[in-house]
Amino acid sequence: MLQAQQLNVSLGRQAILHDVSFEARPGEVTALLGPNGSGKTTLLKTLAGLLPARGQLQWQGQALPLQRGGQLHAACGYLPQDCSTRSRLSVTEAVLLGQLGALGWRVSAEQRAAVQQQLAALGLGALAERRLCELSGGQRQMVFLAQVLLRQPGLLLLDEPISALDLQHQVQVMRSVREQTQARQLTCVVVLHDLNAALAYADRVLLLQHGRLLAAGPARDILTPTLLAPVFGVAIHQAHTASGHSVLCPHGG
Ligand SMILES: Nc1ncnc2c1ncn2[C@@H]1O[C@H](COP(=O)(O)OP(=O)(O)OP(=O)(O)O)[C@@H](O)[C@H]1O
Repeated sequence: MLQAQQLNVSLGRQAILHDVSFEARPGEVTALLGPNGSGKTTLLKTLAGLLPARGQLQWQGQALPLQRGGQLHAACGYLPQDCSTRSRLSVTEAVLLGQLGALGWRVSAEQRAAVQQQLAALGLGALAERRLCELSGGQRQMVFLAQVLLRQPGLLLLDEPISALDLQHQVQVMRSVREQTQARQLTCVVVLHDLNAALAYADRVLLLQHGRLLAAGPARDILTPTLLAPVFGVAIHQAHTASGHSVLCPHGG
């Protein structure tokens, strides 16, 4: 379990996060939502250990250092929003780096199979021999996600993993994240802009506005027109599909 208490973050002279407190549980996908500039990336980087903060952060009951920032916490697999690179590594080589601690001069058949399996789960099998620098931005981010997942971190922090993806890959990525979160009892916090993806794949939701946590709780309780409309500044309508699923759409859309 990840427990954040009274997190406060300033960047330059600007206070960005104000007294953010919440819990994220193992086996659950926690979606972090909010308008542009509300502080989602800042919060995720703080949880990862990359930004200095005031407050308290505990992972599995142990305090994580917050004051300095700059170094990724060991338990954590972090996928940034921007995965640009000039690396000429192949996709397979890049994903294998997820097993860096176990890699020797020879790569075992099991290690190769694990890479192939991870790539297949994200619909990336056909890219295995391509070079990272020759991929699209969305493809590259998925390759880094495969690398992060292969590490099997206890704490998975993903910054907008589906914003640049087509519909098929959005589904594959979110399904895979959810399946692996449940199967390995990972604690997963994922920044999303798509409210319906949160509705479909998140167990819990954190809603940020102007650097403050406005609401936190089960996805179906938070993802309501009443709570969301004032935060995003548009009227939102909730509809139900023939199969009984709930969808959120801008009013009149
Ligand atoms: N290095 C920085 N120095 C000063 N202010 C910053 C810095 N980085 C971000 N900010 C400010 O912090 C606020 C939160 O930014 P952040 O990137 O966390 O928002 P976000 O919710 O992830 O936005 P988006 O949805 O657009 O990615 C914004 O007002 C932004 O301008």
